[in-house]
Amino acid sequence: MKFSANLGFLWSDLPLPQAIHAAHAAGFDAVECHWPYATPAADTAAALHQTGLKMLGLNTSRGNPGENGLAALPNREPDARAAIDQAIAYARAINTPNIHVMAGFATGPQAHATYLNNLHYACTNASSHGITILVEPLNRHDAPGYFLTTTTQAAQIIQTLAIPNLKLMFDCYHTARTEGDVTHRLRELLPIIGHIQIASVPDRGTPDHGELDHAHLFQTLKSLGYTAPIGAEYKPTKPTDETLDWLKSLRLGSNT
Ligand SMILES: O=C(O)[C@H](O)C(=O)CO
Ligand SMILES: [Mg+2]
Repeated sequence: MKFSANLGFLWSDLPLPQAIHAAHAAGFDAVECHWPYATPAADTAAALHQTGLKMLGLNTSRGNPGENGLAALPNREPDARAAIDQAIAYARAINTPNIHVMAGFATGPQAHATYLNNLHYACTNASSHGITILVEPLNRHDAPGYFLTTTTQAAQIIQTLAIPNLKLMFDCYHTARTEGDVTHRLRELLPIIGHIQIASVPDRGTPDHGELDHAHLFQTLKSLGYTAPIGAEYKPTKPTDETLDWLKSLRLGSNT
């Protein structure tokens, strides 16, 4: 399997360019991040160039303090679209193929309609740059009140919009905490999946313990012919370099 270091959590104590170098030194195949905007895109691009790593994805801005994205917030279209424009510009500058458009805290039919309109805007503006828009359901324990909560809801939205560059970010951690049935859902949703992320369940630690059997998960992905890097999006409880036994044992050729 190939793995992408999510620099929103891994080496998050380092400036982004240094975190990219750290991920490279640790043997990751790619990187991804959450919100890179405080770092000039040229600095991020230089680190990617020096290491040869690709930044697979980034997120739209969360908005004001206390917000968690803007795309489903009625009456906030100008802010949501500015965040989308900002993400596309940054992604273009560092050659990133995926943007996770964050929905925000909202509920109800007006939020649903707003979300669809903003996703349509994002997909239209991203497509000519070869960028895919991702939607990611977040679990109700970590993000209570978030608009997008299940893969079922996300799949319905993707089906309704039917735009080729709109895909699902399948975060196994969130899915396990909200819906369960992870490998079954992966099989079913594979055609609309744009990226996969992992962490242990329920503590969101390294992907080598807890309720989710990662050996079985990797075996399933292998059998499905999934070869893209999987996002390691876990929360290190000590310096990231000291949390990589899971990666080293996989690299030594254990059962994946
Ligand atoms: O928290 C997550 O799982 C995300 O992938 C994210 O992008 C930030 O909320
Ligand atoms: Mg995630």
